[in-house]
Amino acid sequence: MRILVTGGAGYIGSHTVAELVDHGHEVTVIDNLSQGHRQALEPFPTVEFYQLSLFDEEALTQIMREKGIESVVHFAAFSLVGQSTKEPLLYYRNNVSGTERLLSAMVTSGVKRIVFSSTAAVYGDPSTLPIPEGARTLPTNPYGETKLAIEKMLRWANEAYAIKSISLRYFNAAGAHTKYPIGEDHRPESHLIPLVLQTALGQREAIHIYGCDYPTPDGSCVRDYIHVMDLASAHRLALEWLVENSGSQVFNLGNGLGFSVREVIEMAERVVGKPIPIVESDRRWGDPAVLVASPERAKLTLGWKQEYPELSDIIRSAWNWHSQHPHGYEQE
Ligand SMILES: NC(=O)c1ccc[n+]([C@@H]2O[C@H](COP(=O)([O-])OP(=O)(O)OC[C@H]3O[C@@H](n4cnc5c(N)ncnc54)[C@H](O)[C@@H]3O)[C@@H](O)[C@H]2O)c1
Ligand SMILES: O=c1ccn([C@@H]2O[C@H](COP(=O)(O)OP(=O)(O)O[C@H]3O[C@H](CO)[C@@H](O)[C@H](O)[C@H]3O)[C@@H](O)[C@H]2O)c(=O)[nH]1
Repeated sequence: MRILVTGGAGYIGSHTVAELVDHGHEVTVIDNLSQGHRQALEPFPTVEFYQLSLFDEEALTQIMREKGIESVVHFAAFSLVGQSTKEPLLYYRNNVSGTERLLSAMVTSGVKRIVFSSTAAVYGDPSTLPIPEGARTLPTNPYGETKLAIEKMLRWANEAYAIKSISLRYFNAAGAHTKYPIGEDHRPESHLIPLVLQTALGQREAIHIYGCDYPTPDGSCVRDYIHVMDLASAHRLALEWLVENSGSQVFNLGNGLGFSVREVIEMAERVVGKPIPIVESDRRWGDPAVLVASPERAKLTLGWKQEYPELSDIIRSAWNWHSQHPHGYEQE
């Protein structure tokens, strides 16, 4: 299949590019490198890269036509929850308006399939656990609102233009590739596992535990960590499913298992073989106590199966990346 990946130089995007290339697909990437890294695509010489924004609708249309693009995988977005509460319009512009441009280019060039990066943040404080796709969606921050707005835009694009879509609601993406030298390098980094491992490397004095008084067994927040390579395989399966099926679908992607912040730190200590200093801090605004997915729909419908469900394997793969690339992509 000829596939356009937006945001393919980013963390989850580059791992998905690896999965698609390994399965014989022809991949074109557009990324404005506002966050991503050109080096993340170096292991994939067959991939064509364009440094381009979602807002360049004309260039997008031209690429889709010239390359004969059949499907789009759409990662390009801003995704810092905290920043989104301070600069909501920036998030509406980049995420919602940017997606409108992408969809308009698809309409003009006749591309009929899209897989979209949604998020567990669309649920807000969950009404049931584990969370099924049919649960109430009530985001607690502008980031989640923009992703929910895009899911709705995709439903209408299906009705009006017969653009078929799958929105994948990821829980906590983590880990790094086990074959290619690619991994997580967000700047600034806000995610728990890379911050814990940077602390283990001595780059940070301590890892702050945001909130120790949550109604959870050890008082810290519980999350569902999913290996980035398992996310990547779900995208490939979603693309394949859309060839045979129609409509606008939504799937959770998580392991269905929760780990507390303290449990993640303890597991990281075991993986790296040394203690990691902690500081007990105040809650981070907007964090729900527990987020755990019910991933059954993706398993039953797409035939998705995780290859790396164990937290120890997820953290070990991340540790391999961080210890071998202590400055991320910067040194390469
Ligand atoms: N990391 C997670 O745990 C997580 C969880 C749920 C959902 N998501 C979603 O998954 C997607 C990928 O996340 P990630 O962690 O890989 O983020 P990332 O920042 O590493 O990747 C996003 C990429 O999009 C590019 N980009 C942003 N705006 C663009 C624009 N206007 N035009 C072109 N390129 C643009 C960035 O340069 C970056 O390379 C995002 O949409 C994010 O919201 C991530
Ligand atoms: O230094 C830190 C960083 C994080 N945490 C906690 O660790 C947990 C995980 O945090 P983080 O890695 O920042 O992920 P989330 O805030 O859970 O958000 C991720 O997962 C969401 C879906 O679950 C996605 O919507 C987001 O895009 C993605 O960043 C949370 O309870 C945080 O409070 C700490 O205690 N200390």
